[in-house]
Amino acid sequence: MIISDLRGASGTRTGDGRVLPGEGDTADDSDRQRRTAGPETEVARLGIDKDFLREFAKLEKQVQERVSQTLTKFGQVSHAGAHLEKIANARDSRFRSIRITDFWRGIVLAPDSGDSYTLLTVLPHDEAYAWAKRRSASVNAATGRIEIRDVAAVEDSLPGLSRMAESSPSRLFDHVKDSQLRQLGIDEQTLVFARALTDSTQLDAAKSFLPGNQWDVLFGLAAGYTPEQVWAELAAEVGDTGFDPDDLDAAVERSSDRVVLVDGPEELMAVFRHPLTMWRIYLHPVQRSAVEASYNGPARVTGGPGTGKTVVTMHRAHQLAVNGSGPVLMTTFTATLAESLGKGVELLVEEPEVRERIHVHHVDQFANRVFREHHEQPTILTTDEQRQLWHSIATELEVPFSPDFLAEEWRQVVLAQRVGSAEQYLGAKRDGRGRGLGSRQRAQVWQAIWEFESTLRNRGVWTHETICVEATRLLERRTEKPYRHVVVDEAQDLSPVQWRLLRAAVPELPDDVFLAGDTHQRIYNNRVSLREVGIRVTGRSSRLNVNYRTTAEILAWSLGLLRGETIDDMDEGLEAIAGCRSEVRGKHPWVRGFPTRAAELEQLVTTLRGWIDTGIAPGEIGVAVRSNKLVDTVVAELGRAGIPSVKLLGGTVDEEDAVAVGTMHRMKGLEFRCLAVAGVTEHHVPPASAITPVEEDASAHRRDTQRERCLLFVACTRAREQLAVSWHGGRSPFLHPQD
Ligand SMILES: Nc1ncnc2c1ncn2[C@@H]1O[C@H](COP(=O)(O)OP(=O)(O)OP(=O)(O)O)[C@@H](O)[C@H]1O
Repeated sequence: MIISDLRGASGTRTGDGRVLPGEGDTADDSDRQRRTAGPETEVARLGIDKDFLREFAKLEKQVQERVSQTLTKFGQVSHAGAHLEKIANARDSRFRSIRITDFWRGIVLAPDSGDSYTLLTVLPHDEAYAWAKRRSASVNAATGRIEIRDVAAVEDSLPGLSRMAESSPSRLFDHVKDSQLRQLGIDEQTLVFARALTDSTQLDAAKSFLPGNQWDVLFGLAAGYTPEQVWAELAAEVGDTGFDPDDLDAAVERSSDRVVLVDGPEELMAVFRHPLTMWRIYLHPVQRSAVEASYNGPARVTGGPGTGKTVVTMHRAHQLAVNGSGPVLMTTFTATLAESLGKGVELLVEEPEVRERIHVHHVDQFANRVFREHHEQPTILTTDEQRQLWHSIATELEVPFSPDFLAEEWRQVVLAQRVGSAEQYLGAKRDGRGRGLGSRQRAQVWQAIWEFESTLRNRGVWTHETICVEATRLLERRTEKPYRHVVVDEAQDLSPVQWRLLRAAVPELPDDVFLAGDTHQRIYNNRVSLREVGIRVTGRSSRLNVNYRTTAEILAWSLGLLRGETIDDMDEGLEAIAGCRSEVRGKHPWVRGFPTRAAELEQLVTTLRGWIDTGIAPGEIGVAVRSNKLVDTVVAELGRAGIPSVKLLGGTVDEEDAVAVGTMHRMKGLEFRCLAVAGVTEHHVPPASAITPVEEDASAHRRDTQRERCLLFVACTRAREQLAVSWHGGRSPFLHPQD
């Protein structure tokens, strides 16, 4: 997708332009009031610009409260426009100011006629007036949507660009005709500007001041898309043409891409309570089509980090639950991730009867539930107990294989392919297992595995895998499946055994399985071929490319960590991450080594203090490290420095006032405004204990190394605005030598 800001109307309750009811009014009352209202009783309709919502989240609590109060009051009064002040020398005569406090002012777009008002920004008094003097609003000729531009910035930069262009042999848009640009909604001022550009970095720099929709069109053309391709995307979004450039009221109505229209004080408060959860209100067109499509079988969404896969799964579950054809299981790999999915679903789904149709469980929890319907509470062997059992079996049988090798062979070959006999094992595929086994060795391994499974049975004990296998058997016997749909997030980390369980949980019908994942973020050892577990997604896959979380700088640096890795796509092909991009610019990651651990920790404290001093709340900061031991060290160090911190132990963190410190594994599914990834040190990232020695098994060595590299990638892509990466002594081999 090349046009990021043309987010389709979400069809949400906010986009229908209903009036803002007064206190005690019902929406019906106020609808009636509006229809019958003469000029005396006119009630305002309020929109809030999405860019402002991001700013709102950063305002001090007191100012936030005043903004909410002012707007609630504003929406309730008759003649709301009269409560706005004209701005002397405003570039756009339709800009007005509204008093928030003595010091703060809001800038409101107030059309010449009609009663709809859009809050564009809230700033300290002088800055607010300066803001209004630079900008103007217009209606995009192609999309009919509202756009704001910093006219002064366009005018300031044009002479310099024109001078540079004179000595350049070619211009950025030589290949596109004026008429084509106009057809794509480029207006006269932007056209002159575009004609002066000679390279795409100039266009990048103009993102902050050109009208958003027009910048997207230029970005698409500069990226090599033809005008027809750009138009195809635009037209898909527009649906209608022939817009009146002066009808701002109608333009606001069409602009669910940038204006949230609120329905009443409660909705206003809800928007302000979750100002950053824009994903609740609108989706990127590619996200939306994945959510709304009807699939004739299993379907999948892929995409790099922060591209909204989780957001899509939540909307998809909502959509399926609204359709009402049966209960929806929403699931993922770990308890922490399931908990945050549950919270997201709570936030998204307001109708209680729809909410009840969505059950959020992590996959082992679901297996347990099914298991418990037929069995007593199981005794589950810990990882250590399993290792000991493998060890004693290997010793007793005198087989020359390590406990880890045997355990992995059991999981990845025997359980994954449902191997039930020595004969089947002799013929089983062992792709990706590295070390080859002759038939004599296979017989030895099978004997050990048989011994392991018999011991579990005889002792009446279980592992998570055997519970899953048993639950699958129980589900496969049932003609009535417990769910009609299953929606899976972080699909890349589920094992074949878990996939079979989910397959058995729903009947094979349209829209049965929907999964989202990114194999570049696989951080456990599980690999799967979806088709081998009965989930065929071919022809029903879509890919998300726009990253909403991370700045372009952090994303580019993090993608560099994976350069050269070939990674599967879970469907017997390879996954490419090229195309994943962020359109938000920011600081380059700060990457530095230190001679000692003490020096690195001292700098970590300084970095965190620096962030906090610039107004970033401790709860918006995270520290990721590779080991639990280092988590303890960091927490102790922060304690000594007087920086409040909390350990991530599983579950999401709700602590607003403490820096979250956790292992890289625990970072999955979370995001932080500022993130420090510390201890990215040789022999620690990756730790020797996590990597099979190359001489023992070259293929396992490669796989383990890739998994560890992906883990560092996952950690770094949790940062939204700033990323600091550090090490002491030698740097991790995963870092670029130039860092
Ligand atoms: N349409 C959207 N509009 C605004 N923000 C969005 C949109 N979609 C996603 N986001 C935001 O982008 C961030 C990342 O979204 P999400 O966690 O769904 O991505 P993801 O692809 O699942 O990430 P990862 O694979 O890295 O875990 C979140 O903060 C989310 O709110």
